[in-house]
Amino acid sequence: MSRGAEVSDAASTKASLRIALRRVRHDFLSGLSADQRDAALARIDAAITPLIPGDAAVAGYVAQSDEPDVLPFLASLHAAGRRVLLPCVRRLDMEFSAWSPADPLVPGYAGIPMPQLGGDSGVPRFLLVPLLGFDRQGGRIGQGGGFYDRYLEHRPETKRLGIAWSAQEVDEVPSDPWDVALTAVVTELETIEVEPPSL
Ligand SMILES: Nc1nc2c(c(=O)[nH]1)N(C=O)[C@@H](CNc1ccc(C(=O)N[C@@H](CCC(=O)O)C(=O)O)cc1)CN2
Ligand SMILES: Nc1ncnc2c1ncn2[C@@H]1O[C@H](COP(=O)(O)OP(=O)(O)OP(=O)(O)O)[C@@H](O)[C@H]1O
Repeated sequence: MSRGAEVSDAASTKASLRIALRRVRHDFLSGLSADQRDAALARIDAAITPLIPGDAAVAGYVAQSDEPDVLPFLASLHAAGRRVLLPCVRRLDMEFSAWSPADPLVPGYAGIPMPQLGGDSGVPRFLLVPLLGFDRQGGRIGQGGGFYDRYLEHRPETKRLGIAWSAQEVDEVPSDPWDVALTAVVTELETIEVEPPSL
């Protein structure tokens, strides 16, 4: 099979997988009471902490839809003196801007709140990555914009921590040549540390 055919197969499989995973994620979250959801989020926060040692900058995201909401955790990091960054999307480019809980957020790409353009930007050492699906090899499927893969292509020093509900696990995410693997995946049940490939 030609490379082109493989890539377009992955693209159509990814599109149907996204639809299925949005439903799975929604059903998982609807099945939790408010207390259960808060407890699950607290477990995710606690599991992230040992993965972001030191004082280097941590980037997160403003949750959309049924994604785990890491903003309170990011606010607590900021309160502890840590530099916190959030995605700022313009056209096809995603950058990360410094964020403090006192800063206003403005509607950005797909209506997701983001820091105002023109703020202080930086490259995070640790990146909390939202996702629709993950596998135990570090495979990730996102919303299909390619923002994270394009961003990470030139930033091998950034640790990539996928943040997900356990229900979002699949056996094997269909992979495209540009996909950048996660360093670890954190869910409310476990942390999956992905072995770096041995060279
Ligand atoms: N919270 C969050 N922020 C993020 C991302 C993300 O996946 N989640 N991104 C990741 O690249 C970037 C923005 N890219 C995006 C690409 C597509 C859609 C999108 O199509 N969203 C659907 C929502 C469907 C749903 O309800 O689940 C939409 O708006 O119709 C959103 C963001 C940067 N910020
Ligand atoms: N490094 C890259 N260089 C050029 N184009 C890229 C790169 N990474 C991704 N793309 C483009 O982005 C599109 C979407 O990629 P993909 O389906 O892997 O998105 P995703 O990882 O699910 O989305 P996101 O990262 O926004 O959550 C692809 O069709 C591809 O053309």
